Amino acid sequence: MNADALKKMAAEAALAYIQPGMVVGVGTGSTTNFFIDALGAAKIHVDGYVASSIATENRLKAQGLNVLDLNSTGDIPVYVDGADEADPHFRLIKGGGAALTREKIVASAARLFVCIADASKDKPMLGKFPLPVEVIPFARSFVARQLVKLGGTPTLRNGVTTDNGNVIIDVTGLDFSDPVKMEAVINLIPGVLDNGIFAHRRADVMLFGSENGVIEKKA
Ligand SMILES: O=C[C@H](O)[C@H](O)[C@H](O)COP(=O)(O)O
Repeated sequence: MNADALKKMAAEAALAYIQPGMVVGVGTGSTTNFFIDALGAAKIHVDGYVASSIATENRLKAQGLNVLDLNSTGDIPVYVDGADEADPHFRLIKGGGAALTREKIVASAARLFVCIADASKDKPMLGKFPLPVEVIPFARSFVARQLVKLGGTPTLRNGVTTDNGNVIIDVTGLDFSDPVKMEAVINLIPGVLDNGIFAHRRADVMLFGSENGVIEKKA
């Protein structure tokens, strides 16, 4: 099976977590797109959806699904989103699609975070995937120098502006032995809006699409 088939398998399995009357948070990316398409076909009578990006909002609307403002929903029962990497403790790297900040907000507002991915994202340790960091443009060079001091090699993601009007710096070479600490340390650099480590708010459920079917893991 190709990666898309595995992503679709994981995305469709997440429908089991969606009940009528819920508000559902929806992530961003190619795996989440399969989830949105499955939602459109399933026609579950939820109260509405909170989108983690403009792209997701547009795709939900194209499926005729009701998009709500996070400011009007309060906490939400469930959030479904993909990941670039997941470790055995359900900590994640996200932001390959530059949506990490809004994703972390919606994930943090959710009581349950269901992460959907193909099994290639299941890693013994985070850190092979370059870590996305969302940075206010004014602070780009300063933040890059601080990331070097932390042991990283920063690269500006060319031609990308986030939904919040910021830039993305991708960082390789960081020490991921303590992702909780690294998430906090990077976020203390002035000019950093957020980074793609999801360790303080990690996933609660992992659904991996694999050649042997969906592998479900619960924290
Ligand atoms: O910013 C993008 C998100 O964090 C995505 O959830 C992540 O990059 C995974 O994307 P995909 O499902 O396309 O592999």
